[in-house]
Amino acid sequence: MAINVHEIFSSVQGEGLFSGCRHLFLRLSGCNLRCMYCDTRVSFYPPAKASVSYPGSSDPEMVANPFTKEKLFQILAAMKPERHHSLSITGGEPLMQPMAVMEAAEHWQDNGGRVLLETNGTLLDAFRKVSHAIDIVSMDIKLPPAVSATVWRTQQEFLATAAEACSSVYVKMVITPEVTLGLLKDIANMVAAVDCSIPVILQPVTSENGDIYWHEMLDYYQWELADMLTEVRILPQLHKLMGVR
Ligand SMILES: Nc1nc2[nH]cc(C(=O)O)c2c(=O)[nH]1
Ligand code: SF4
Ligand SMILES: [Mg+2]
Repeated sequence: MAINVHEIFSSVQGEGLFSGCRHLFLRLSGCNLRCMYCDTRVSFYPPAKASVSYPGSSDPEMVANPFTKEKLFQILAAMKPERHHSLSITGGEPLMQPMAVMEAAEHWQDNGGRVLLETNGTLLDAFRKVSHAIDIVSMDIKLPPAVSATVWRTQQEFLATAAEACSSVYVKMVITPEVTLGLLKDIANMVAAVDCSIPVILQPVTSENGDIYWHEMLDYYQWELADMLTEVRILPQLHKLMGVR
């Protein structure tokens, strides 16, 4: 089986409910969307060689794509699952390569680790193939024009499937200047129809140099959404503030 990897590195989780925990990031290549604010466009296509950074070593190992399953397993085993809160499988959109997600996740769990999937929640059939090996789902809800409103129906079903199959599920939304209260309420209603206790994280878009876009209405949006959802958090991207990967 061919696995296209963009990079593997250990860092502080900078997004979502587990911000601040040490995660091993497995960034797979490929994405089915093209969001305007995407900060990982480089992961759309596989590089000839992926960089693999071992904690404590300043020199990344450059590994040719595609990876074999055996090579990936060898790297994961060397990364010390016991020292990480989770393996974060990200992208791009990791579910573009469901078999790669499944192999990595099962292997990490067999070694005693937890697995977090960062996903845009649009590839439901692929998710069904791997959900048994995922502990935590972090689902991004994209706004039009990145996705049309019909995609939200798929995302709602995705969320319901994840809530049933996985021990923890949360939703993230990147807050750009275009975001309105009407749009956020539509999304809050969509999430609440699955389960109003699913945490929703409003993530102000943060530039690589750590500049945070503080939407002037963000505080009010959180107040309003509390009418529909029990847990709405505002969290900027911690890794960018810290200046780490
Ligand atoms: N530190 C750190 N945390 C992250 N959480 C989600 C990330 C992503 O790119 O999906 C990411 C990332 O790229 N770096
Ligand atoms: S889904 Fe994620 S990786 Fe894909 S284009 Fe959107 S932000 Fe970028
Ligand atoms: Mg990122």
